[in-house]
Amino acid sequence: MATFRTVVVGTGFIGPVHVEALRRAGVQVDGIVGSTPAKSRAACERLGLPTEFGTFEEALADPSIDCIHLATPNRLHFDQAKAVLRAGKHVVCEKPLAMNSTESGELVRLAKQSGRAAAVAYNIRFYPLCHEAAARVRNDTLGNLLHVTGSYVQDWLLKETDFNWRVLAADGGELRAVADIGTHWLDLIQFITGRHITSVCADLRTVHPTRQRPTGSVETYSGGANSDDGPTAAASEPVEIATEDCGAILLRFAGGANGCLWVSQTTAGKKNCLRYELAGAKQSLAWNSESPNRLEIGSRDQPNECMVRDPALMDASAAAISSYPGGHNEGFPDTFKQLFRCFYGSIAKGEVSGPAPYPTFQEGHREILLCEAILKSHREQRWVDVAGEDGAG
Ligand SMILES: NC(=O)C1=CN([C@@H]2O[C@H](COP(=O)(O)OP(=O)(O)OC[C@H]3O[C@@H](n4cnc5c(N)ncnc54)[C@H](OP(=O)(O)O)[C@@H]3O)[C@@H](O)[C@H]2O)C=CC1
Ligand SMILES: O=C1CO[C@H](CO)[C@@H](O)[C@@H]1O
Repeated sequence: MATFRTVVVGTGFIGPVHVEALRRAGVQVDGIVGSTPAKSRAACERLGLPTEFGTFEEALADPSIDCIHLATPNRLHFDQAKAVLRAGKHVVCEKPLAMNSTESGELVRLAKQSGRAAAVAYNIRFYPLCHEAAARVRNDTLGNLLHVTGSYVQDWLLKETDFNWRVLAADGGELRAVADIGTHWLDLIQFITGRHITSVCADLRTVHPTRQRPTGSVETYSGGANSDDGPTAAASEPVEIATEDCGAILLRFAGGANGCLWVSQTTAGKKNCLRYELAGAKQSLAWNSESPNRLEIGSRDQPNECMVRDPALMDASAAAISSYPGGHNEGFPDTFKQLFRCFYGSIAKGEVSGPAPYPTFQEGHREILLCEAILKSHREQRWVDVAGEDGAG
C-alpha cells in the first residue's frame, strides 16, 4: 500500500484504538493529539509515537500529513472535519458525524468538493460475518426480506452516579443512546440489507432525569463497579438530563420489510451487545456482537446451522476482511483495522470519487437524518418519514 501519514485527535477511549488499528493495518501514525499539548505528549509517550504535534491545529498545518482521524466528543466533529477537508486532507470521523443534519449535510458537500476521502467510523460493518450476512442477502439466500429485529444494549450508564459527556445534549447531541449506539445498528442493518429505512415510530425514555456529575473529568467506560459510593459520590453535583437512556423504534424499510430496534445504556450485565435477526422468506440470519465469530442460519424445513467465521468458507467479500484462519477469533479491535485497510486501500487505488467500500460522510449524514426523524417521532408520538438526503422531507 502507498505510504500515508496520519494523526489521530482524541486521547480518550477510542483515539488509542485508532492508533493501534492503523499500525496493524500498516498505516504510518505520526502522532496523537488531545485537548492540551501536555495531554498530547503524555499520550504519544504512552503509545510510543513521535511527539512532533501538540495540538490539532499543528497537525492540520502540516502539509505532509495526509489524513486526520477525529476521535473527539461529538460536538467537535463538525468544525474539526470541516477544517481537515479545507486543509486538503482525507478524514476519518467518529460517529455520529455531527450534531444535526445542517452540519452533516454541509460536511457531505464539502467532502464532495474537496475530492478527499471522508469516512465515518461505523466499524461494526467490518466484522467479517456481517459482510457475510450482506453477501447472503445480495445473493438472495434468504429470499424476500420480511422483517429485521434487534437491539444494542449496554450497562455502563445504569446508575444515577454514572456520568459522561454523552449524557449532555450540548456535548453529545439531543439524542444520546440512539445516536451513540443505535446508529451503529441502523448503519449496519442498512448496509447488510442494502435497503434504506424510510419511516420510524419511536418511544424513548430517560431513566435518570437527574445524574450526579463528578467535579473532575470522566473517560468513557470509567464507571466501574463502585461508582455509586466512594470518591465519585463525594465530589459530584446534580445535573438535569434531557437525553434518553433507552427506547424502542419501529422501522419500515424501502421494499416493504419492517422491523424494530431496542436501544439501552441501562441494561445490567450487558456490556456492549448488538444483536440482529434478519428474517427472509427462505432463511433467517442471527448475529450477536458478543460472539462475533458465529452466524446462526435458521431454516424451517431443515436443521438450523451455525457458521463459524472462516475465510476458507465465507463469501469473498467477508474473507477479504478476515486476517486469521477459522478458530482464531477476531473482535472489536480487528474491525477498526479492517475498516482502515479498506479506507486507505481504496484511496491508494484512486477510488475517491466513486462508490466507496467503507461508510462515507453521505451515510453518516443519513444516520443523522434518521436520528432527527426518531426524535421527532418520539416527541410527536407518531410515525415520521426520514427526510431525503438533500435535507428535503
Ligand atoms: N466507533 C466506535 O466504536 C466508538 C466511537 N466512539 C466515538 O468516538 C468519539 C470519542 O469518544 P470517546 O473516545 O469514548 O470519548 P473520550 O471522552 O474517552 O475521549 C475524547 C477525547 O477527546 C479529547 N478532546 C476534547 N476536546 C479536544 C480538542 N479540542 N482537541 C483534541 N482533543 C480533544 C478529550 O480530551 P480531554 O479528556 O482532555 O477532554 C479526550 O481525550 C465520540 O464521537 C464517540 O461517539 C467512541 C467509542 C467507540
Ligand atoms: O461502539 C461503541 C461502544 O460504546 C461506546 C459508548 O457507548 C460508543 O460510543 C461506541 O460507538
